[in-house]
Amino acid sequence: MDYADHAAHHPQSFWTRYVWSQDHKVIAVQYACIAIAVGLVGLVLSNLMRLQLGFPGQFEFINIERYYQFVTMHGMIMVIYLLTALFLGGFGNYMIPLMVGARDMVFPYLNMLSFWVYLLAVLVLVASFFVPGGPTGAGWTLYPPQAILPGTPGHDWGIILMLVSLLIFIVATTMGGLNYVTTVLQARCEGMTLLRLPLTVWGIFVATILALLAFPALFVSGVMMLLDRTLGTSFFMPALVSMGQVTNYRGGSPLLFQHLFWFFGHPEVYIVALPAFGIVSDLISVHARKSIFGYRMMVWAILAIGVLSVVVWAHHMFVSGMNPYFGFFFATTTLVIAVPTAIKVYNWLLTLWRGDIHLTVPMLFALAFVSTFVIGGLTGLFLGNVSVDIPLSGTYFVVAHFHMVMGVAPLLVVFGGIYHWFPKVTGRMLDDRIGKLHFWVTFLGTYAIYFPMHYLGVLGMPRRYYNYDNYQFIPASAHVLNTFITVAALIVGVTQLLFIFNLAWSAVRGRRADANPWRAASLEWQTPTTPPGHGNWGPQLPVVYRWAYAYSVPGASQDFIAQNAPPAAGGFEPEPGADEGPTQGAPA
Ligand code: HEM
Ligand code: HEM
Ligand SMILES: [Cu+2]
Repeated sequence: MDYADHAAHHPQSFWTRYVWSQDHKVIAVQYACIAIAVGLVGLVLSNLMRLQLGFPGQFEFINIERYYQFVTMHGMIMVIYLLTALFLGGFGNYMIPLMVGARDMVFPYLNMLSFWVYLLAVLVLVASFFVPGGPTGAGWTLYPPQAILPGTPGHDWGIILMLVSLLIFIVATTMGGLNYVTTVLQARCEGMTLLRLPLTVWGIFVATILALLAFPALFVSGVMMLLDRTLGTSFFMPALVSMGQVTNYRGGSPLLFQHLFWFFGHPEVYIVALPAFGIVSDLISVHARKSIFGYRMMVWAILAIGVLSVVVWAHHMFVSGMNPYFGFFFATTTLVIAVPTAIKVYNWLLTLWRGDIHLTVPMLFALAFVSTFVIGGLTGLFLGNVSVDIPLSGTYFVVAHFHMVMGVAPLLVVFGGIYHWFPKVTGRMLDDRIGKLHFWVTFLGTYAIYFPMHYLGVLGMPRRYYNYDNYQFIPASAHVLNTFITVAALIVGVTQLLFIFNLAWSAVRGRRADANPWRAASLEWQTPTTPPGHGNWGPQLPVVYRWAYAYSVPGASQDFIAQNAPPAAGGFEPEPGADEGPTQGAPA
């Protein structure tokens, strides 16, 4: 399709341009705004839980039922509706066409539908706060039989809306995902080989494939649980007595649900982590003015992690009474993932090594990611060993592990990515001083919140408890720590409002940005206008001559060479097998 066709393919009134838009950039911003809005709900819920844990009983409206509803909604919102939607629908939508040199996604109409269906999923989810009985309190893992039995908060309407919302979300993700995969495979501009794609695209690409493979497991288990709940089938329900009543269920398997859930749930954590890996690689390379160390190894590591992540799910079920040989198998596969993951960490460090490190706000967030991710990954290694996991499972050690590695770390990348690409999206810079304040409070606050949680976990403090008074094995010092954690969490929570303010204020009043303020080499910064217009590239699609990491090339006139600069500028990717030193590049 040529440029004229593209610009003319649908009329450009206010409504079609900003609301029913088929432009990937507008859809990305729509996705991001909704994800951030619902993420704020998740944040408020977390602070409410912390209020109860830090000051037990002092806030009467946080009763036991509500506490469980908060835990559940917080977990689900953060994992699915914030992080998954933001990385794929937000970053994926914005970056893929610009980074691969395409005018738009391959199926723009489907892309638009994906956003509106996602919005519907969010509305159904939020609606569950307002139905009789409130949202479900089953925990984000939604384990049956308790998820649908009386006694669990929200067992009447809440669980139904939760399942329906998840099903709708999966439809939206599938529509988006087909687009992202097809666009990466089919719409790359001339010269953009797969091994010239920025790692951001690789991360999002593999994460999307994982999503397309893993979400169906959640979809079918959601449908089956919905049938169990509404029609009285017994897919997951054994014969049991509930509240003194013999139920009509018989013969179903709760363990089957656990397998299906984690067959989705574990890849899900990498659906969030892989885009973060990709983005952070690019941030580090740009802000350290160095080519990424071991590009090919990084791509292989992303692929290897993607493949391995579908054969480790039962490490979440070590305490479910499985055959010890299975435990052995899943412990082994789980620990093997540490190898490609560690390769990535080493390569980030080697990229930084002797780089010209600019401590810009995006770079600070990227470095913070490496730090929190390493800490969270290390505790994962403990949990991956069956014999260590059994006493720690179900304690705050696990809560600390997954908040470090999946809560905080990817969120830091989200922040870094937004500070980095905001000028591309809006043509204005985010305020630097607010950014630094936001960074330091969030980063240090993270450690203040989660470090003590590891210790509480080792003490044996169980997760998903409303109250820890009157347990003899929990010493008084734990209560002091809980109060401390709560205060830190409140401070971090409030600080996020600074970030929201920065987004809103800078979008209107921020300093005007150059077209390429970070002097980055990748294609998204080389558009003829900033922010890019409809169709991205003007009349002529770009032609790519080199990889996205031509920084500090000796003899070059600038310290970066854009991917689409004419071949005479040099800075080509290293030959396969060549030593990928920092200054490698073919002679001009
Ligand atoms: C080498 C790396 C890792 C290992 C060995 C590992 C291992 C484990 C194990 C064994 C558990 C189960 C603990 C239990 O419930 O008893 C667990 C929980 C969890 N992990 Fe990891 N993990 C690793 C990395 C990650 C990463 C990168 C993420 C996300 C980005 C992640 C997210 C989670 C989540 C969300 C849970 C808890 C889910 C829940 O029960 O609510 N983990 N991890
Ligand atoms: C300031 C930030 C945050 C705070 C203070 C916080 C706090 C909490 C608390 C207190 C719990 C419940 C512990 C329990 O009773 O078992 C929890 C659970 C959880 N959080 Fe967070 N959280 C934060 C951010 C995040 C983020 C960004 C994620 C994204 C992945 C996340 C994912 C989860 C999950 C999956 C659960 C488990 C829910 C369940 O057990 O069903 N949290 N969080
Ligand atoms: Cu896992």
